[in-house]
Amino acid sequence: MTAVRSLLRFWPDIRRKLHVYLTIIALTFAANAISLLVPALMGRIVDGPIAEQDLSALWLPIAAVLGIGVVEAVALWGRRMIAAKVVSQWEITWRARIYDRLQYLSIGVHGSWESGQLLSRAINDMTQLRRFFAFGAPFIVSTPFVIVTGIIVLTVMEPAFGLIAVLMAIPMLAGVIVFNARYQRESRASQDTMGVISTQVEESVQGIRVIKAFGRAPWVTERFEAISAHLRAIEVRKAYLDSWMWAGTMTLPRLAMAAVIAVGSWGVLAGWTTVGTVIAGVTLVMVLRIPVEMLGFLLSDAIMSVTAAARYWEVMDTAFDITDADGGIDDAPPSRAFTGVLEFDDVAFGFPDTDLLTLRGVSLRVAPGETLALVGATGSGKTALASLVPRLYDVSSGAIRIDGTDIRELPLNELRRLVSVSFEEPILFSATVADNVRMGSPGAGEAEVWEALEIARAADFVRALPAGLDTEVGEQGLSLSGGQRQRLALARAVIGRPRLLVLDDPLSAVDVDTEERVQRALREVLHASTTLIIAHRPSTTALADRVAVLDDGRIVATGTHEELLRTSRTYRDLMGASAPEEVRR
Ligand SMILES: Nc1ncnc2c1ncn2[C@@H]1O[C@H](COP(=O)(O)OP(=O)(O)OP(=O)(O)O)[C@@H](O)[C@H]1O
Repeated sequence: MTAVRSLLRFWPDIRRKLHVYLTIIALTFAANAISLLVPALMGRIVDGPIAEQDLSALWLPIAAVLGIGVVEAVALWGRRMIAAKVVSQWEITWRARIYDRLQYLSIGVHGSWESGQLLSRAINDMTQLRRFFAFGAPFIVSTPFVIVTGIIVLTVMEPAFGLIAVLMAIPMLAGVIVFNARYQRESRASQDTMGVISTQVEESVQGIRVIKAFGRAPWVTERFEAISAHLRAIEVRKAYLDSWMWAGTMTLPRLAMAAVIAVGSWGVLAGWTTVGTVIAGVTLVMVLRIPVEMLGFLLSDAIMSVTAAARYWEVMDTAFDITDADGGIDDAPPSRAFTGVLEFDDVAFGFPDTDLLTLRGVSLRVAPGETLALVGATGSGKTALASLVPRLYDVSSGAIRIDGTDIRELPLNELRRLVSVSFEEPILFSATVADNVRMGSPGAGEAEVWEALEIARAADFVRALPAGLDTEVGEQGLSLSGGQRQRLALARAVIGRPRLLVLDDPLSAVDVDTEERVQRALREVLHASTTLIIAHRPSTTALADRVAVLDDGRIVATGTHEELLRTSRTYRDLMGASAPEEVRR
């Protein structure tokens, strides 16, 4: 029942189009129910014009049969025409909602789901729901009425025939209950496994270079075959259940038909019924066979849709854990002026899926316009620390403040306008160079884009691209080198001259000379921006106003590059690792 509730939760959308949807159901019912009249007409023909050999009385019932056929066809045509528009609108609305929700869920939540699961929910499950609401749902609502109407007509025609139909319905109902429980389990397993398959396809497409370079095609193929075999096993079990259900829904109407023929023939001989009534009864059972047989298919389709709906609501019900202070997320909060003091006050942080603390007792103050370089061994928590500033994650304890205000008190979108970020792994979207850079400051003019590209030392290579700023990059466009992509991502971070700049090793893939030129440009042009930069090379840390050394989640030293070279062994060790490069310079 809880499962069915997930389908009923679409009620507010359905209610808005209720008059249209009721028309769809009424047309479905009409198309199916009207054919129940044909057997009664058949009986009349046998007992009337045929028995009385009066052919002139034949044309009326035959015209009626023809009319019934026309009504049936028109109703089915109308149902489809109306359903297509309404239901495809629901599909895109629900898909848009799930997409929208995904944009607002935190990185922690995204991390806890496989991307393929989200993909299959947004695509396959929504398609399943569209098909169900267009076809399955109107039929599943109208079919029981058609069957009950048929049984009533049969009973009116001949009570003994009605009793036969009712007796057949009992095992049918029992079968449905058993089938329903088992099919639900298999359906969930099947749709979840589709999610895993999506993840594997996505991973292998994204990682195709690694797979090829390491000659690991057989390994990924094997992995894919294993999960496909798992899906196959589930689908086979589903098909077995389907087969039993279908065999049942096909056998029972035939049993009913045999019983009606037997009881009817006896009735004709005993004189309590007529040949026409028996023919009408048999024909009616034959007509009723179609909706009864459809029940099996409708039921499995409904269960898959219930599962799809449950998977949809799981995403939609996931709470936003990183929000504005009032629990919502304001898309357009007002902008205020900040001077840009960034302060970490006894910050501790652990990733959501572990009990371990990645950062402990971190206290730092970065003054407006100051550049603080953060250094530390790999895995020491630098990226974690940087992620806390735009609230990709929230601190576990302590606080981060901007101009004295806890960042959790600032509207999320105001904070993210205030803080610009560039990551080591630069992500470009399938769009032009200009649009990729403008993501950092929507509405920025061409001059601002060029200025940002100049700061990131990307202007020269962008000018050399086939269509300059309008060159398509990202997955569907031109391939850029790692260093080029990093510089575009940096341009995206610096456009609009943000008050606070968080740069997570933004130039790890560019040469030392370019890195130094970018660093100088950042200092000159963005002298008012407070900058936190994760760095590995002495060339970067030497240019920073101050350096903080992170060791196993704690700040162990702060000072200028020269001071730390003198006083911090950890710092010397870290820089020593880069010394050969500096010597080469
Ligand atoms: N999503 C996550 N869940 C749990 N632990 C994580 C997660 N991401 C990172 N970690 C762990 O947190 C620790 C700090 O990671 P972080 O990425 O901050 O290190 P880093 O100093 O930036 O390293 P690097 O210089 O290699 O980029 C590491 O031990 C890492 O394995």
